[in-house]
Parts: sequence; C-alpha cells; structure tokens
Amino acid sequence: MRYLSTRGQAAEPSFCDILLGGLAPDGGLYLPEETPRVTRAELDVWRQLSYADLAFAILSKFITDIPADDLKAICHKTYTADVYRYTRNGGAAAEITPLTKLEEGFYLQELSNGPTLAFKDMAMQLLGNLFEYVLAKRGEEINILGATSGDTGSAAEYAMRGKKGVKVFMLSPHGKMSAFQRAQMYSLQDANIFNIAVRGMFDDAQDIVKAVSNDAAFKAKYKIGAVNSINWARVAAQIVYYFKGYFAATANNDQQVAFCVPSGNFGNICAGHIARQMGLPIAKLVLATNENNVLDEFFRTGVYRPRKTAETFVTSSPSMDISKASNFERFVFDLVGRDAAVVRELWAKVDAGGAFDLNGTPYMDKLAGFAFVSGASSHADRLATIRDVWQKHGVMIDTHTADGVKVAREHRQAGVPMVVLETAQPAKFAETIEEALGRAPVVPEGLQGLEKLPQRVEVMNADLEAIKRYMVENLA
Ligand SMILES: Cc1ncc(COP(=O)(O)O)c(C=O)c1O
Ligand SMILES: N[C@@H](CCOP(=O)(O)O)C(=O)O
Repeated sequence: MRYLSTRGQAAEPSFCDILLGGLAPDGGLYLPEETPRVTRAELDVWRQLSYADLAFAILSKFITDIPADDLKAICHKTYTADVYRYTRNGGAAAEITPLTKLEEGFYLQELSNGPTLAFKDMAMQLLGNLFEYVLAKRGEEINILGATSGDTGSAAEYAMRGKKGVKVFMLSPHGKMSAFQRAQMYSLQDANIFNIAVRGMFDDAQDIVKAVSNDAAFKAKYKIGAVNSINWARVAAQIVYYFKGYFAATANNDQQVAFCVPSGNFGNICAGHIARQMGLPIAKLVLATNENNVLDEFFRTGVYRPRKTAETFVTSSPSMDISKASNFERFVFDLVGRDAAVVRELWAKVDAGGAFDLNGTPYMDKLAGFAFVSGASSHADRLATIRDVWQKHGVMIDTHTADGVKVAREHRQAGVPMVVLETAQPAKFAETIEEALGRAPVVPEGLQGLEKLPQRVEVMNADLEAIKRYMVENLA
C-alpha cells in the first residue's frame, strides 16, 4: 500500500515512512492511494473477533510494510483489558470499547477507558508501540512535536514516556485546559517529555507544528515527527472502533448504524468517513461541535470559514476549541474526487487566512452523498444534557460527550441505532460537572490527587523561532 498527499506534490511512501514523517513535504496530508473495501464475508468473520484481532485485520489493509506476525503482536500488546481498565462499571472490559445503552437504539461507545481517560489513548497507545518497533528496526530516533487542546498531549506523553529513542515536545494553549488536563501533562517529570504552554489557542500551536514540519532542513536535521492526527497512523487506528461499535449495536451486517462524533480537528470523524468508504454500513455521520462551530457551518452551508484566534471561544468542552481542522483537508480531497489541484487551490485560500465556498460548484451536490449531518452545542446545552442523562439514565457524561448527545438527539432516525462516541471521562472536567450536577465526578482509582503534584512547564509566546530554539537547546 502506497500513500498519496492531498496536495499531490510529494513522493508516494509506504506506511512506516509516513508514521515517522507525519505531514507530507508539500504541506498536505497522507491518505492511502486507494481505500481498501471490505467484503460482506469479511464483515461476517470480523463480527466475532476480539478488539486486538479486529485491529490487526483492519490495519493489515493499510500497513503492508510490517510483517503480519509482528503487526499482530503489536495489536495484542496494545489492546489489552488491563490498559483500558477505567470502565464505567469499574472493571476491565474485554471488548475494550463497550457500549452503554441509554435507551432503545441510543448508545454511548466508551472510548475513554485508557490511561488518560480520553479517546486519544485508543490510537496513541498503538502509535507508541509502532514507533518503538520501527525505530528499533531502523536504528533511528525521533523527536515529536505536537499540539494539544487538552487530550492529545497527555495521551501522547503517557504513551511515549520512557520510550527509547523518543522525545516529546508538546505545545498546549496556556491557561485554556481544565485543571485535571494540565496536571496530567505538566506533572510528568520524565526526562524525554517537554511541555510548552503557548500564549494563544490550539490553532496557534497547530500552526507552529505545521510550520516546523514544513521546514524540511530543520525536520531532517532534528528528526521531527508528529503524533497529532495529521499523522495517518492516528486516523488508521481510530477506524477500528467504528467497526467494533457497529458490531456491538447491531445483530447482523444488513443493519445500518449512525455515529455521532464530538469534533474539533476532524480526526475522529475522518476515521468514521474512511470506515464508511471501506463499506461499513454507516447510515450517517453526525458531526457535533461546541460554540466553535466552523465545521457545523460547513456541513449546513457549504462554506468553510476558519476563525482567527481572537474569534475562537474558550469553552467548557475545551478539547474541541479548534477553528482550523487539520483533517478536514482529507475529507475535502475525497469530496473533490481526489483532485489535488483543487485541494491546493482551496487551501491556498485557507492558508492565507481566508475561507472557501462550495456553493455553485459540482462538489456541493456530491456532499449529500457522503452522509454527513451536523449540529452545535452551547454551555447551557451542555449543562442541560449532562443533567438530563444523569437524571434519566443514571449515567455521568463529560462535556464533549454531552455535545455529542445533544446533537445526536436532533438527528435520530427510526430503525437506525445511534452510537455517540464517548470521547472523555467526566473526571477531567470536574468544574463543569459540579456546575451541572452539584456534585463532583468520581476520579478513577490511582488518578486521584494529580492536581497536587509539582508541575514542570515552560510558558512561551506562539513564536515559531523561539520554540525551535527551545527544542534545539533541549536536544543538544
Ligand atoms: C474529548 C475530546 N472530544 C472530542 C475531540 C475532537 O476530536 P477531533 O479533534 O478528532 O475532531 C477531542 C480532541 O480531539 C477531544 O479530546
Ligand atoms: N482535541 C485534541 C486536539 C488535537 O487533535 P489531534 O486529534 O489532531 O491530535 C486535543 O485534545 O489535544
């Protein structure tokens, strides 16, 4: 399997190269040259598989440069009930991503039972093991530069801490994440982990990651890699739980399912889009945003209008405070029939700080065929949804999942189960849970008192050159 850049001006590498390389050298994002299709016979077999075996079956279609036995071993090492042990019911779940039924045909899929209580662990734990394997085979090292709005950072740091040949530099928006999220990252004292709190929003941090990656000489000299969902391996790993959720919510492979995905950088729902392109019977993908509704606006109007930092709200679902969604470019590449010249033209506008409008183009008609619908949620909606789900079902949900539940309820369809992806646990957002319910969320065993630990973080301006200098000094 070879990979293409959405901008069409890069060589076509194989999986392990893009795992270490992240962003394509032409500034685009990698996608498989052809999306593999799944047969009905395969679906019938996959329905019976454990999470680790399902991950192996799906990832084998995308990863052809790691021997099958090794890939299988990596999947089994990654997806164990012990790693994903912070389940709602308090015990290890063999399914890894179990469903919680709220009512007939309406489910939460628990994706946040891993070490950092967010769905990012699902892919990041695999990435950690893949990096370790590939770096050892090649005798290489990697220095990861990442950006986080709250969850990618801790998931990456927990997955990479102490890993040989790997250093992590993580940019986070100064003062914008929850106290628990900050403590998860900044309390790590491992020598290979560097936290930089940037004065700005997530988008400023992500721009710096992309600018560093586009500096070919710096990237090569300092062996810079990526763990954000600009790295295809992240998206590939996230495809798996759509299949698992589909099998859990249905009795057979003739049925259809809808997934509702709390969205920011468009990585999670992009994986759902790929699963649907592979042939998983997904009736629709429901995209939920918070007050930062750039993506909702696109799916309602055909206008993609990323906002500036000053127009991006700090909300109570902070991990979705994103106004420039990286993976949206992957979706648009498919929408425009994989015509890289069109993507280059559209992103020339976006990269210059502008917008694009698909109205009056042939792509607007095609959009309906991709089965996306959307909606947005506000702080008041979030509080009401958390309260309602708690009172009606006795289930406590986090603020991002609440955005998903609110929007999912607006798009239910008779006879089609709706699965809302539960992207984080309430323990990470205690302040808003207390505001909604008048009580604190339960913090899982072993994660209590994190906020009281000493923290190690460098506060810096969103200054590309200063951040590069900081990295160079710490790599010396
Ligand atoms: C808890 C949570 N929910 C939702 C999202 C949005 O996911 P994505 O950026 O893949 O759209 C994020 C961040 O990515 C997150 O951390
Ligand atoms: N919401 C993320 C932002 C980065 O998204 P990614 O999926 O591209 O890593 C976060 O919590 O950090």
